[in-house]
Amino acid sequence: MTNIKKHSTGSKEVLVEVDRLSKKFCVDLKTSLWYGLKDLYTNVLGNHQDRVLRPKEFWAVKDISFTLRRGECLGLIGHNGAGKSTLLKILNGLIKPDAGKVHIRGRVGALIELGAGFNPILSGRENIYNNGAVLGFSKAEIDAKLEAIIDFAEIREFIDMPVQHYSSGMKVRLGFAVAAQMEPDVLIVDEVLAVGDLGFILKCFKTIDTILPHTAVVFVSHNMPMVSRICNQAVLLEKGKAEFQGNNVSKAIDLYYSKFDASEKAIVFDSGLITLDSVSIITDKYSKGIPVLSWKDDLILCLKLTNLKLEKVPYISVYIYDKEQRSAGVLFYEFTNKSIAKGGVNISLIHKNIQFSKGIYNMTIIIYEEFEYKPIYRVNSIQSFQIEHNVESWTPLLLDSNIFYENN
Ligand SMILES: Nc1ncnc2c1ncn2[C@@H]1O[C@H](COP(=O)(O)OP(=O)(O)OP(=O)(O)O)[C@@H](O)[C@H]1O
Repeated sequence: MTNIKKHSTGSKEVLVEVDRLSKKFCVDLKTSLWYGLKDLYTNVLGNHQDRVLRPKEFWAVKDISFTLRRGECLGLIGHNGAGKSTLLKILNGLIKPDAGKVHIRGRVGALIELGAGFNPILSGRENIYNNGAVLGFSKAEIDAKLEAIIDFAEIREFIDMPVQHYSSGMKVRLGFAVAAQMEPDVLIVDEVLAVGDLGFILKCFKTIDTILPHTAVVFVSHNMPMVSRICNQAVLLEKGKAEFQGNNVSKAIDLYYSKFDASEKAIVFDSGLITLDSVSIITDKYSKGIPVLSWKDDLILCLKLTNLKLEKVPYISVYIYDKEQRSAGVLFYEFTNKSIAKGGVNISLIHKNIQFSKGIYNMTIIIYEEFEYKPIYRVNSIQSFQIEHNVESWTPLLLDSNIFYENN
């Protein structure tokens, strides 16, 4: 790995080059140590068989290549164990790849593991000096940055306390403050950022926005809105391999979401006063059993309620969630005729011109005896539906905008 001092040859210089990077691990420690010894011996003899998997080995990262320029932010996404942190650790020089090359130009600021890079028995202040020195700053340069780092981390009262006594959030605050305030050319940020509170996360995004024009950022997260917010390219990792990579971040996010199934129906509360017999969405199009609507279609939800043992007609709320389990909307229904036929009732809830963005949504239905009070029945993920649109978007709504005023 090359790590040279900051130089600028224009705003779009390549700062990170990763070429067919691979890293294998072994599932058990004893075998791993044995292979390590064997590898030492064969390496001395100059005989490399790095790309071959031996029993109990697996590829944590396999043939990953990308190029990142100044001003670009790459999002690394994928489910737990996909290889994201391993890739970051290789980029940061913490572990050696088994195959492939990493070429990094400039100063690297990294926030990889909670507390990584900090000496736990030294104070926050001493660690700032240590980290600054590792990044190649002189004492005078660190002196000049110290106040900004402490202010950014908002841990002034605790700056002389040993880092081992910091809370998780305080460690992340200090780690990000050092990584971001030391003018890195390449900033590597792992999921640990999420440990910070919302105020700090918002501050980090503002900082990333500010330094991004001069920096190449590699960002790992499970939080897709965050990825979408700052990344202009993405790699979706699956068992160490790039399943998707490119500038279409929304597409990468869509593929990531498609790996999770939030559609498992669960009755979480049933008082026995009502039975929700059937739920359906009116459409003539289905994909893998899920009703499909086009953007701006009418959403027509039909419910059949039976076994009514209530004095009055209940209230019904239908909560619609996106793949991120963010609430995308609520449909309310209140019967106008309060007297109910004991046998049952069919109702249709209609939402016209649905403007949800492309993706899969699911519904949770709660039936109340009184308005949003005394729930008598609740079923989660009772009905999924898919919205079709040619625009990839991670936001729940894709609003139609009509031109109100046009000035030529
Ligand atoms: N030092 C190690 N020795 C053996 N296996 C390891 C080691 N480090 C990581 N692994 C394995 O490599 C695979 C990739 O792990 P990695 O931490 O890179 O995943 P990740 O995508 O960052 O996951 P998460 O989203 O949970 O943080 C996992 O199967 C993990 O168990």
